Amino acid sequence: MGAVGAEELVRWEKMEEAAEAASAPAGGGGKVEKIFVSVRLRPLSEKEVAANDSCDWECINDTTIIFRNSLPERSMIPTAYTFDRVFRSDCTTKQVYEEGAKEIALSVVSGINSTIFAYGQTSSGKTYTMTGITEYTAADIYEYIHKHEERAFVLKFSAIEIYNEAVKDLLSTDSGHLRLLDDPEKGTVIEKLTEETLKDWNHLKALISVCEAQRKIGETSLNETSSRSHQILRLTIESSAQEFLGKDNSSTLVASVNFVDLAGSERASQALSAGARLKEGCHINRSLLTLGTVIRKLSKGRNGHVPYRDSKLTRILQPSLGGNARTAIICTMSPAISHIEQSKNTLLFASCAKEVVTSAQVNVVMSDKALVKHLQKELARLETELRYPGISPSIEALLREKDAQIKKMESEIQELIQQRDVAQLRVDGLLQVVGKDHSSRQWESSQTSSLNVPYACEDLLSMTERSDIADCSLDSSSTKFLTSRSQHYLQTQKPGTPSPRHSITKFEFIGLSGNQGEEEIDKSLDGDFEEICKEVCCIEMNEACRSEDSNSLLTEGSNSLEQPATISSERIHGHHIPERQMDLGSLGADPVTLEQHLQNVRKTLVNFVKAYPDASSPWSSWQDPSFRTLPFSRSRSCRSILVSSSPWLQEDSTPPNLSLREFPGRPDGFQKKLFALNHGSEIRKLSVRGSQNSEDDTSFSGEKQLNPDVDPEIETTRLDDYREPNKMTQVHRKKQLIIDQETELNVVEDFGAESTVKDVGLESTMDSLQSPSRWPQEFEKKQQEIIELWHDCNVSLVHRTYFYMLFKGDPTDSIYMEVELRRLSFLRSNLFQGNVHKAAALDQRTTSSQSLKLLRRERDMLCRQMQKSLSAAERESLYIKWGISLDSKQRRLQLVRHLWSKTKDLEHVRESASVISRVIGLAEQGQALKEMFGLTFSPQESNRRTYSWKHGLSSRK
Ligand SMILES: Nc1ncnc2c1ncn2[C@@H]1O[C@H](COP(=O)(O)OP(=O)(O)OP(=O)(O)O)[C@@H](O)[C@H]1O
Repeated sequence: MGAVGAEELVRWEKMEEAAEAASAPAGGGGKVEKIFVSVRLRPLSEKEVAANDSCDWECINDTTIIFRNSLPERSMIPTAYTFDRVFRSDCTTKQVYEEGAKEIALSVVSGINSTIFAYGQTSSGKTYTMTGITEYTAADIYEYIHKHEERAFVLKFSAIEIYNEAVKDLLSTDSGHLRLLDDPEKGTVIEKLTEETLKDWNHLKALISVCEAQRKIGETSLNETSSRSHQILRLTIESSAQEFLGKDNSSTLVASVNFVDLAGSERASQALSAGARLKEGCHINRSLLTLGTVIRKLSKGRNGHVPYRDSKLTRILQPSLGGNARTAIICTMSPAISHIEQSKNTLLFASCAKEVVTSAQVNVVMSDKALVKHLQKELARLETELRYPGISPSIEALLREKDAQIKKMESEIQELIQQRDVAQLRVDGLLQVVGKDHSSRQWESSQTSSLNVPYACEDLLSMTERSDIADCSLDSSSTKFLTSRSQHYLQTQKPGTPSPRHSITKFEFIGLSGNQGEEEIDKSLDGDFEEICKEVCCIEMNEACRSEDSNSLLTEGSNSLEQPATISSERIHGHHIPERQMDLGSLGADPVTLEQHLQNVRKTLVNFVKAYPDASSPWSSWQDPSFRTLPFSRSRSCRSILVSSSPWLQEDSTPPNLSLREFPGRPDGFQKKLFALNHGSEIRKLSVRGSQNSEDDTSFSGEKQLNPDVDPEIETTRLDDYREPNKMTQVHRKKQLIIDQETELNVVEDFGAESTVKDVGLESTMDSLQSPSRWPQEFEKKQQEIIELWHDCNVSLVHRTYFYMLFKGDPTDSIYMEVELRRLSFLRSNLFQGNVHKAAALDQRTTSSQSLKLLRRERDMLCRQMQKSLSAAERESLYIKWGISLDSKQRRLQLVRHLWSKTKDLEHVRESASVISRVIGLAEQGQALKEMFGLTFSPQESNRRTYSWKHGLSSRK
């Protein structure tokens, strides 16, 4: 027995630290290594020497042993055998231990199982070797324990022998045999095996002595004290850090070292065994044969069946044979030539054994809590490995981050697509409404005559207005412009109104446009519109000088006082011909040139109209990428109802609008907006009277019906007329007569309104304006229709609320209600009733299911907002009012689901709108007006992302 060196102890410490760091429970990946195989050659025994046996084996170095046959006939080729270590006959057991077993044996203190075998023929020195190895190991273990007081160790000892294929407990006096059991976790266990907890080294020595005494020993011819059984001494070591003892997070290293002293193989003839010895020898040889088979199979890899269960020896030693243990085999052999065959067999066994691989691992027993924690951690690690095989944790974290970013971007893309689709859907619906108008524009523009040039410009204004009608997102400047135009014309219609300087200015502008070459005129429509807008801006700016101009005009045009007071197209023409001629003259344009200019202007106008449907409509503008990039200056709901159809309504592309926005005295409210809309008729009136060609057939027929005395000649009036004073005077008189009649009959305005309304397909709305007595019934009817359409089309609840709160029956609401009605009808007929082809043609992606999904999402958001907006008491009050049990789950969601669910019940609708307006903080109609329909004229934020959730909701229809 010897002490462990300092160097070894350091290595043990490192091993232990590694074991603790690994903290890997059994079953994890272990250290894979081959069985350490050494050969020990004993000296010739006295008997062998006496028998004059020769020693033909020679250890030529520490790893190779060769057989030199001393017999002449066999001395041809020496056979060499190489192993991990070979020990000459003069080597001490201590040396064998140190170099052939110690490292492996002492792995046990690091929580690693180990096994030391002694294999060899009978009387080769197995017991001699293993007795020493066991003592040295035990001594070193106790030495280690003594040096590691920071850890608490518990040593247990057990011992068995396998005699005649029966397992016997060497620490028990009971002579009964022990059963082998299969444990799913531990493998083969020996039932009722005595396991003594060692008190100290002396205790172990005493127990070992008991085992020696208990072991079956028999005398053979080869060995007086031949071991007739396989003996396995097991020393189990449990160790824990002192500081964690008894704590939840403590862990314990548990491992065993087995000292296996096999019975020696023997030839019956050599051992001269008979009777009991012969029987023992048979069992010994059989079990050793199985061991050899197992080793041989294992040495060839783990393919196929390994017959561990063929013997109790291999069954018990299974973990040590290619399992969770470090294993060393010391093959002992007699140098005597008389045992040459047995010695070769031993070396053959050793050769196979050195190829066997084991996978030893640190065995840690954890406390329950520590185990749970560890398993959770391990589970997470395994899940990650499954998800990202072969990816390091840092890359994994990066991937997660990227995944999150991708999800976020996908969500944003989805939202944008939805917004786009909804907007397109609404535009298309409105297109149905205004399509007729655009068609008529095409026609009338193509028919615009030279004399009608000023009125063609008026037509443009009217078109702008219709765009305005069709688009609540029209900014304030446009509205102001239209309104001011309307007001201006109204003023100029009054008797004694100063000369319409604006018309002249406008005419000058048209003339200037006409000076442009054909190519310039046919340039992009945006350019034309910009020029027009500049002209409009010029008009507006001239407003400031109107009084001054008026004075001068009053003086200059005293003749005007002699003309009929009402400003009509003919009056304008007639009255201002000299002035216009003067203006044109100042441009150096003779009548022929002017005619050419006017033709050019007509082309411009035709081109403009061509930009509208059918071939390329405002819809196409919408689809233009540059158009799509334009920021919406109004709420999304506003877009849902009314969509811009005129390129010059785009703020980004129409600087004049910005100028117009600065114009003083602009209208700043919804009523003024409607005023402009309603009095678009005034603009149209001028257009109609001045440019019959600019009206569609229906309009004309209407005028003709209203004015049966209209001279058809008016329709053929051309600039040439002005070159013929007599004819011009005649025409003028006739037209003036008509104007007078119109004034007297007060039908001009009605007609204008009617024509405008017809253009946008809103005849019925104007009926309501002109027939207030019928409007209340009409309103209720439309309101009911809209409510049901909202329901059918899964329209946003917030949108419904805004709309409901905004339009309460004022006659001016009729236009908006008509637009909403038609839009929803279109939605339902084309997208919600299976018009797949239409939807596909429009690249519409909003389906009924999608709108339902959006509606559900809106309800969820309302739910959340309700939590924020309403106090608990308010919510309770609502639950009671809406018949929702205060004990029920998801009360808020229940409430939101109730909202707007009964389309026929107007009281329900009113209360639904009331609840939602409270939830979203809609204080008054004005706010709804501003936020929902974008009719506020205050500067709008351009950043769409600044919209609150309310705006977002309102867009989801
Ligand atoms: N290396 C050695 N040096 C000196 N004597 C030895 C050596 N090896 C064995 N012996 C002696 O050889 C004899 C047989 O040894 P041992 O009993 O250990 O053999 P064995 O292999 O265990 O035999 P068996 O299988 O029959 O039990 C013993 O008397 C022992 O003292």
